[in-house]
Amino acid sequence: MEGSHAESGNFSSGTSVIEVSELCNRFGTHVVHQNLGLDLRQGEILGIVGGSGTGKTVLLRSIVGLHKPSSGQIRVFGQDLERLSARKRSEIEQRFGVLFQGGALFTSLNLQENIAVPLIEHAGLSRPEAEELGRMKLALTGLPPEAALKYPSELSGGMVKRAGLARALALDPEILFLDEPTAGLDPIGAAAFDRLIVTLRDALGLTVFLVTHDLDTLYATCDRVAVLSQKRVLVADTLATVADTQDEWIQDYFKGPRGRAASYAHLAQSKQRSQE
Ligand SMILES: Nc1ncnc2c1ncn2[C@@H]1O[C@H](COP(=O)(O)OP(=O)(O)OP(=O)(O)O)[C@@H](O)[C@H]1O
Repeated sequence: MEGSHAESGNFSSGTSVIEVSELCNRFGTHVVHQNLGLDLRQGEILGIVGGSGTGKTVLLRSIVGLHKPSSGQIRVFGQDLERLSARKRSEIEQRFGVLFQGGALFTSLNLQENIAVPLIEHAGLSRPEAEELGRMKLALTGLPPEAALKYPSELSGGMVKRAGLARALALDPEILFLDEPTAGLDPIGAAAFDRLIVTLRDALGLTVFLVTHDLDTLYATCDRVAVLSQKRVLVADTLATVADTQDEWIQDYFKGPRGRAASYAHLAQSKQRSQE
């Protein structure tokens, strides 16, 4: 199989910025994670895949501090989140940018106001400064200047995603968490968004934790892929290695019709790039 984006030369330095070990999450008697281990390496784009309900979003929420795990350890930038004071934890969480499914924008605020909110709250900027910076973040995600004064209801799905991304980038995060960023986008919009993620990672030196079902996104963006199955991370490696792992879900996912189509499309694009 043709290699992933990793083999184009954009790979991480190897230092772990997040280390999850023996993570357990249960809701009543429903065990979602049991002794889950995973690391996120500086500079990489790590894709998180798995069947519906395997706990991808719960894992993301556990790391960013929106869900308290039942047990286990999460170290971020070498620090155990559980042992930190609320103030230190909040400092670390400000080094995260999160794009939730649906964009999670305030519907009553226009885009520049939406992005100004975290800048006023956490960076202490005045409203005009925050809105000015908001317009710059919107431009960074490829939105035209006139989008700044639009309300979320006036935007296409792709523009909402870009605006959500601009807000996630408001505080210049080091780690970007994306929960199904291309869900609901048409294939052209999704491909453009994939390119944007890679461009931003390269330009801003971000590390990206990317939950997705989208095989094309995996091929276009990810250095490594982690598969959630059987309540844990079954394998976390390059796409080529993961796709060859002997596991029923993995084989259905990567070698089924959609997986093969994504792989062939990636192969064709790689060939075209090498001829240019
Ligand atoms: N607050 C909660 N209370 C009870 N159960 C929950 C809660 N949050 C998540 N769950 C359950 O945990 C499991 C994992 O949910 P999660 O949303 O992380 O799955 P996922 O892998 O992201 O799924 P999908 O791919 O469908 O988005 C699901 O069975 C879900 O119902």
